[in-house]
Amino acid sequence: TGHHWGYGKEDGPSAWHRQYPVAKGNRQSPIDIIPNEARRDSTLGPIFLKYDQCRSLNIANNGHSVVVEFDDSDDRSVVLGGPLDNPYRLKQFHFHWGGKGCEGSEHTVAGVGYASELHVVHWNAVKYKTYNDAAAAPDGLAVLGIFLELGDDHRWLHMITDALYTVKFKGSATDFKGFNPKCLLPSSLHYWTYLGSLTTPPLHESVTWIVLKEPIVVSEKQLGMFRMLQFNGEEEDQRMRMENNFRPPQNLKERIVRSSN
Ligand SMILES: COc1ccc(/C(C)=C/C(=O)O)cc1
Ligand SMILES: [Zn+2]
Repeated sequence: TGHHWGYGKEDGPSAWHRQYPVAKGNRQSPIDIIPNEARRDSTLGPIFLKYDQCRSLNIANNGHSVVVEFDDSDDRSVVLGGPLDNPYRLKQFHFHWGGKGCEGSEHTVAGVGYASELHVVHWNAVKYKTYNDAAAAPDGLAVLGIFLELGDDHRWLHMITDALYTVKFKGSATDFKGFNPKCLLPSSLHYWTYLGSLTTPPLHESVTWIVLKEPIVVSEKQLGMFRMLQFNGEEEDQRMRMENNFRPPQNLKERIVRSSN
């Protein structure tokens, strides 16, 4: 129904504000993170990722990215600590990437982008009854951002890329059991944190961002597999390769970025 948002010239990030005026809000994401201007905060403790009991359910193409969803019916897998007042439940993860050889991350560091960015989305089930309620609340979501840089093959990413052919078109989904996202984490959990938003419509200002400083390394071949995905559904005439599905950095406004020790 009606005109949907995308990443093209007419329906891309610069046009989103028409249907989603919060796009010009005071806590929008992503941002450019300037390490020298981040405030080292000794009250910021480490984050803990309790993923050992996580239950992945499926992998899907939602027309904007490829998403792996988890069973969030209990507190089996959560993120806690750091800037968070309580545990947040693991809900899904997805990626953003560029075109061949181009940058595709959403956050940038001192003006420099990475090849891709992984977002691991968690929600505050202590304070909110449902994920949708949490997604619209100022302390509803905690999203872990992990940069992907190009280099050698990532030893475990093939578990995702091997499944991409099954979700080539928008609206496709297949079973995806037994995947634990801890295999996609870098060795250090040092992070920057700030208050921001979803980076896709509805752009709710509901995210406590936790962006890891250390990128993971994936190969151009592996990242290239993501570009086999398509924005369009199987029945649509217009074939559009899924790439450059990232929002550029937004105004920091009156915010500060804090740094873990
Ligand atoms: C309508 O409910 C929504 C909840 C979450 C999201 C996310 C997680 C968006 C994003 O990743 O930027 C979207 C819609
Ligand atoms: Zn994202």
